[in-house]
Amino acid sequence: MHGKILIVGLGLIGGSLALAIKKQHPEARIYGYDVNTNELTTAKSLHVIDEEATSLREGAEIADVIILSTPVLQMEKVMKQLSQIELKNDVIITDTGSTKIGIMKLAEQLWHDTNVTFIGGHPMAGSHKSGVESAKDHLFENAYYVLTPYNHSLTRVDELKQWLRGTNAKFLVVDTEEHDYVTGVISHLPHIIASGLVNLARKEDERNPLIKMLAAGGFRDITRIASSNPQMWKDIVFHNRSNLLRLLNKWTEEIEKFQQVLERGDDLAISHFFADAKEYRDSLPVRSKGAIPAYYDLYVDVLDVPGAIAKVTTLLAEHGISITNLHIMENRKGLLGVLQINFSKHDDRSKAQTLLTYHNYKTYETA
Ligand SMILES: NC(=O)C1=CN([C@@H]2O[C@H](COP(=O)(O)OP(=O)(O)OC[C@H]3O[C@@H](n4cnc5c(N)ncnc54)[C@H](O)[C@@H]3O)[C@@H](O)[C@H]2O)C=CC1
Ligand SMILES: O=C(O)C(=O)Cc1ccc(O)cc1
Repeated sequence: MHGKILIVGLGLIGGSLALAIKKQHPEARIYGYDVNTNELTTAKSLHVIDEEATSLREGAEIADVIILSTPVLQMEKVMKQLSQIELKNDVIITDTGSTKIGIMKLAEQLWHDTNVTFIGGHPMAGSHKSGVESAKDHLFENAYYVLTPYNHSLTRVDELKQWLRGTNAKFLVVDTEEHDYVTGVISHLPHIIASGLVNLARKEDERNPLIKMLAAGGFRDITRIASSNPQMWKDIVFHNRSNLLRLLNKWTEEIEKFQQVLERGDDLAISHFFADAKEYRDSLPVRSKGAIPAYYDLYVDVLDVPGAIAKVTTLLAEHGISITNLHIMENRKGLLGVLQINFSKHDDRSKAQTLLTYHNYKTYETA
């Protein structure tokens, strides 16, 4: 498709969308604007965008599609600025914000009864990393991509989907209220709980340095998302405050109920607590991405000798298998160490396991 796309906010999400659009529509021209000029220069030098816009106005005036991918409170500021700019007659504006009610209300106020089409969006995949250096064209592959159009913008939804086809995401039209409640349950509340757990460990650590030494394995797994961008999450919880207050009440009830059964020493109720959670968690789809995407781990025994880890990573690189992270779990001199390798795709982990087993490495899917 021919046209000019402006991405406002060239971080992880804006950069990944730019790459996915360019892959599918090489003839499109991608412009970027970011208040952080370093991010913009990096985006240009990494060929994530074709052109840098020196101001929002410069990029917005000529754009056929405008994609807003700043933190959500900044999004409102940018939308108000855009409403003061003369945009193209048939422009489509969309956003990538993790919350939808506030953004859609403002869009309605600014652009109802105008020629501007606003379609809310939320690609429900990402990472705890931020910034354009972490952008990937396949970030949203197989993930749900929620769209929240108004009735009057429904006619342009297909056009927007065509522009976003290179994401290979699964588009889903959802009501804004429902979106914010559901993402509150499965994404925003878990981020608060993960950060709460880490803050608890941090306080305990002041009294007991063993905490930090031993906080590995499961603790790292369930708190990965606490390493996300604090500014972005401040904005998200602020926007979804009323749902989160309701959900925090429910969470407190859940924990208090557990506290009571523990106080009573009710072993049957304690077993039920864990069994109910296991049953539901085991029933969740494993192959599709949700708001908190899966990372696939492979554990590999390596000898604790110089060059042993490089041998494994070189082997994977030679076979075009991408890894997202590495972690050495145990490192005792002269003994086997366990290397934890993180993959973003299930398929990459399977290929790595086959390859490494062929080369006589012992591998495990769980630690
Ligand atoms: N990180 C994630 O996993 C996901 C994030 N989102 C949403 O996407 C949006 C972007 O998130 P990320 O890309 O992760 O953030 P990021 O921090 O990587 O990038 C945001 C960019 O916006 C720029 N920016 C801030 N204020 C601006 C303004 N007024 N004008 C122009 N640029 C401005 C920043 O300089 C930064 O480069 C957020 O609204 C977030 O809620 C949605 C899905 C997943
Ligand atoms: O780090 C993770 O796994 C995330 O939780 C990514 C994420 C962040 C914000 C969203 O709105 C959707 C997905």
